[in-house]
Amino acid sequence: MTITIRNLSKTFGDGDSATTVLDDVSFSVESGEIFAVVGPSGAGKSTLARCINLLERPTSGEVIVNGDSLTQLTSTELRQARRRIGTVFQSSSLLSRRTAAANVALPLEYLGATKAATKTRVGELLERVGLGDKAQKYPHQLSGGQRQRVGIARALALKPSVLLSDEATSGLDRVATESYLTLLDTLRTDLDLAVVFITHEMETIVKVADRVGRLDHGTLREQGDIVDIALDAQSLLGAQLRAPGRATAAAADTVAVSVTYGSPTVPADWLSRLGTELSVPIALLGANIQSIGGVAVGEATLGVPAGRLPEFTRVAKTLGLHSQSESTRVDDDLLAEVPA
Ligand SMILES: Nc1ncnc2c1ncn2[C@@H]1O[C@H](COP(=O)(O)OP(=O)(O)OP(=O)(O)O)[C@@H](O)[C@H]1O
Repeated sequence: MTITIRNLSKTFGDGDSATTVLDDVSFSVESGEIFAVVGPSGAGKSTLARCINLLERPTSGEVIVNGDSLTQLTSTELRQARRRIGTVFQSSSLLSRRTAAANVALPLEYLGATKAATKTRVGELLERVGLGDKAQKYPHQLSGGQRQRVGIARALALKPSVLLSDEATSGLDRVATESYLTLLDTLRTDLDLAVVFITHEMETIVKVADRVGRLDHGTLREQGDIVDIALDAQSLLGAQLRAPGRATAAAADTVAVSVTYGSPTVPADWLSRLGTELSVPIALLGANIQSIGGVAVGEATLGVPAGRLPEFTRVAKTLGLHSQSESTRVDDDLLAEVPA
């Protein structure tokens, strides 16, 4: 276990003006693993990030890295211990008057590393993030994606065991986001990093996260393996991960039915199998099928002839699909009443 957040709470102010922004948040991230914390604006993500890297003192609870509780340390000890957590901030916050190399060198300079050692290490780090040729460029001469890569190099300068990515892809375009995520994925394996990936962008977590937690008004409401959550028809976070968009309307004599992948073994040709087995035309009204952790997950909205709904539900279940019509709930509970 590399980082454990245990019963972490944060309240700003006191008395009548007290606001609890984080309430009893707990999770752990192993080395080599990416844990995503996702939540809407105001959920407490920035506060959580600042409590994890101890820029902010939690009101209660612990941040434990490699078995040591950082929240128990004195300010002097904390300065040392903070090195174990590298942070990539939103839009990187590089110093504009320093070159890429000088920005990456900053933590090493604070540490009192020699000039020669700093130069070697900075060279290695910029190579590692694919910016070996940009060492002498200033932030304004780099793209947003390149600045974030400099941010990663700087976060890794002191060889942390935990990397905290705080809304690091906000404001990046699709290509830059993709390359940031690919780099993160490579680095966590190569450097055996425990990664805490904080974001409001659902589409980024499906690409890199192993496990995910949903932060809602300061509380971590659900957390677990991303594939398990994406396959869970009852999970709110699962529904957000599968988000199919707005479906087209069902024809007059059909019922709109939402089907959700509920098993890792749903066959790719399930739609044609359903049509063949029931000998009825099934309309596809909307769908989002994607690969999460190598498993096909998703939701689709289908138009099913009204009288065939119970049969449809039974066959869908044999294929690993949960189904639910717009007006009636026809998943597992009701299925018990459908004759096989
Ligand atoms: N220093 C503070 N004093 C009082 N309240 C605060 C303080 N910092 C944050 N908050 C409140 O805590 C809540 C969560 O804020 P936070 O910035 O952590 O959320 P967030 O999920 O990161 O949102 P966003 O994505 O919009 O930044 C907000 O209601 C905010 O007003």
